[in-house]
Amino acid sequence: MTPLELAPPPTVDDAIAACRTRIDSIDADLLALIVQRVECATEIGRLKRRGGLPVYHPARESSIIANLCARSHGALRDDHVASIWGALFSASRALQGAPSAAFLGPAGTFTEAATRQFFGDAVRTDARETLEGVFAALSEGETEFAVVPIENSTEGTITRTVDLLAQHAAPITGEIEQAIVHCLLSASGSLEGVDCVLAHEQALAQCRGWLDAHAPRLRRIAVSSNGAAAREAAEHGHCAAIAGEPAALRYRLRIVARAIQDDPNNYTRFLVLGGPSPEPTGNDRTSLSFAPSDGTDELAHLFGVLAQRQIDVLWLAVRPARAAGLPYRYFADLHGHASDPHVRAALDDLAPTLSGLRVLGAYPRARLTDAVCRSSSGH
Ligand SMILES: O=C(O)C(=O)C[C@]1(C(=O)O)C=C[C@@H](O)C=C1
Repeated sequence: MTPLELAPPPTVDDAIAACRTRIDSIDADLLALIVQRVECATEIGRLKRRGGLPVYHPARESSIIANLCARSHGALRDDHVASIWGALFSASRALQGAPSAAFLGPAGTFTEAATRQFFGDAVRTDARETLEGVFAALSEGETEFAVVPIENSTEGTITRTVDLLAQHAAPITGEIEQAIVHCLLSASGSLEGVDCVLAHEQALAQCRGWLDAHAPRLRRIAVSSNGAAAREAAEHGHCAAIAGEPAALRYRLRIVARAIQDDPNNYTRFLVLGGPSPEPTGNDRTSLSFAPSDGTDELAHLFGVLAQRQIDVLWLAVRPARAAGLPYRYFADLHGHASDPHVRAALDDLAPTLSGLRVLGAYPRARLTDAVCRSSSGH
């Protein structure tokens, strides 16, 4: 082509292709900005939950749209601005509405089932490998809520949870009770070629009698959770696992024996940590911790005050205080809400005399419903 020859004008197709290339690039920029916007809205959602504020803020949405319409100087129709930003608000609200909850994972643990029971299936679950990891996720603001097991009807208090409650300032805002039906699972559905059984130490203890009677030759190996046990058994055919049916489905294991827990009424209570403090419901629990420096007198005073006000103690745990001069830290759940007048009065009586008194939370009591009893949901 000589310098005098002009390039042919672009065809319509070429011009559209060029505009589309530009749109693709603008969309990529918009997406990056929308992702940033969504992150801000998610953070606002966390703050709202902490402050007990509603997700939907219509006045704020109207003011954003009015500002944008004014700024677009007619380049975009007002109803288009409203519908485009309406879609963004709806995405924000959907994200804010689904709370996030950390639990002792991996997927398939009884704690996950308890989390879904409490928050519903829309919950954004965050599986952590250890209880320490669950507490850390909450205290570092990586999750709004956490669900941890606190006691089992066969094996008693989960002491690691209690120690972590003492270390972290995580507010207790709810509880869940779940019937625990343990199954023995293996890849083949039988114990042929199987030489060991993996489970959380609590599950091994809850099934001790059954294992002694029916599978005494299996080596018992404690792992971090029943979900982890099922995951390992799926990878190693010589291992069986103790876990619930959801874990069997999740890791494609087969059930060798169902309901192998020694107590048919085996259940676990879980705590919900994080979020705003619930209002009194008339059937609540208040969780306290204290570390008496003068053990006998302070304890006598505590029980005297509770008896006088007719407040039942629902649960009591004692752990080493791990502090110089303080041998033990006590944890007690009282029947009633910290803001009920008789509980408030008891706490006011106790505060000056009970060393290190802390209210860990006041929240509605869980009820082990029939539906829950039928479910196969532990750790
Ligand atoms: O500003 C808030 O309160 C938000 O939650 C953010 C946002 C938004 O996406 O801009 C989302 C939902 C509310 O209804 C209002 C606005």
